[in-house]
Amino acid sequence: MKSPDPTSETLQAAPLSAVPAAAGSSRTIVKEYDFFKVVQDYLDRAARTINLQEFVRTILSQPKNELIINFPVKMDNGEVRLFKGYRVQHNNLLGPFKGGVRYHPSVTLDDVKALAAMMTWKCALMRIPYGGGKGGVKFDPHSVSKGELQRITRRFTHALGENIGPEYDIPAPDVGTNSQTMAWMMDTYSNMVGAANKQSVKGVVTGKPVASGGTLGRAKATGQGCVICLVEWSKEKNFNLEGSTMTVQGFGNVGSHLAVILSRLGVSTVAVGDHSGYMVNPEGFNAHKLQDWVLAKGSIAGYPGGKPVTREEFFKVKSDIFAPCALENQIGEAEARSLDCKVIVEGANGPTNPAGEKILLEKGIDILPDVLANSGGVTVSYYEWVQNKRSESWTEEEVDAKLEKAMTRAYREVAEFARQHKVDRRVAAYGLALARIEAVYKEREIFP
Ligand SMILES: NC(=O)C1=CN([C@@H]2O[C@H](COP(=O)(O)OP(=O)(O)OC[C@H]3O[C@@H](n4cnc5c(N)ncnc54)[C@H](OP(=O)(O)O)[C@@H]3O)[C@@H](O)[C@H]2O)C=CC1
Ligand SMILES: O=C(O)CCC(=O)C(=O)O
Repeated sequence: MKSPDPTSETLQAAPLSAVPAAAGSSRTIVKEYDFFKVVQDYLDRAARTINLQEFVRTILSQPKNELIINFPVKMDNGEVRLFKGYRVQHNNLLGPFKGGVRYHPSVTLDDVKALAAMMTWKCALMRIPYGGGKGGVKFDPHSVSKGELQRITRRFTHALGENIGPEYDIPAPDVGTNSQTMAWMMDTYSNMVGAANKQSVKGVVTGKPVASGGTLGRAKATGQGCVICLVEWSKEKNFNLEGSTMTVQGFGNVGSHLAVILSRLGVSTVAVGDHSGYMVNPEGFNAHKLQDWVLAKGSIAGYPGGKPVTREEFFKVKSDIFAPCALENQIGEAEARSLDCKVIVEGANGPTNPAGEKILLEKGIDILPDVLANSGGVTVSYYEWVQNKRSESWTEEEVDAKLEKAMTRAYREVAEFARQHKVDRRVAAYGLALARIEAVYKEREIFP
């Protein structure tokens, strides 16, 4: 593991200057939110709930490794720019570090630490043999050409070198990255490390295109996992999903698949938003067409089927389900007061801040927390990795059936834990995950 440069967090990555952040636009980068502290606080709350042994809490309170890399890339205009990349490896007690790679202008080391820790809880909760990790590069992927994007990805992968690997740390897509990014990462890693054995190292990343060793069902898996949770929630609450309405913030991988799959269950999406703006359609958007539009145009901007609204108006739209599927810290006090819904399904990681959460719970709005609701992605990533190891190709039906079983079990375990311990579902999800991790630390008697 290369040692992190403790000073480099204060250095501005060169591309930041090229990130156009129009005043007041959703891309304006203001960092006041201590996401990692929030995750640490939830860890402490859950630790108290289950009486977690202090040495386990201590180990889990910080990541095992934090890697910061400044790497140069030649841009289309011939200029060489320095990019700042991160890989945080939180814990690998249960298996290799696992988690996505984010490309976004707001990425910071602390955010990546928070996201990496959440991967540890998520994998333990889902009973998949992985620990937690996360990566990111601080730049706006919308602001570079496809060729530049490829060079940034290959340079970053090269710089990561043997800090990733199919039995050590396995990246996957997150915000701003996708299956194409994973194909480039796999190819670069294979050329670098696999070259000695003259073979492709497919298992070094998941979320690959299917033809390059990806699995059927991964692209939609995170949205689908949210849907499975909502179906369970609707049974628990005797709520009829058919004919109900949803508001979605973020119409990328997670949000768009969630809307498309829910539309098949009769749920209509009445409000959507992404970095380009927000729009409503009381009759319901055609989720398929909107997904195709975003894939072709890069955002919801200009989609003919909706009326533009402000962000404030968007959060006031009355709908049964609110699905934050963009970034962390989107639902604070003001948003929580505005929201008029029955349930929040957290497709995104950390979308609700603690002040917002307090208000939502007081208002009686159910929250299906991120580490449960969006764990379908990493669960199907695990299925992809198993298929790569065994040189198998499972059908989409097999993948879907396994995911449904795993998510349903996790949903019910979280609900039961929350009832038994009289805690909210987020603390319950953390508590279950921590108890599983603690059991292994105890069995291994690491401090005899
Ligand atoms: N991909 C996966 O499998 C998993 C993802 N997640 C989480 O889900 C969330 C979304 O990830 P994913 O769908 O993969 O990412 P994508 O990049 O595919 O989509 C992100 C969406 O959020 C929008 N967005 C970004 N910034 C803002 C903003 N400031 N305000 C409003 N909308 C914004 C994006 O708009 P635009 O594209 O126009 O910038 C885009 O619509 C993240 O929190 C991620 O960590 C969790 C588990 C797995
Ligand atoms: O599929 C994966 O391995 C990681 C998904 C991810 O980054 C997440 O769940 O936040």
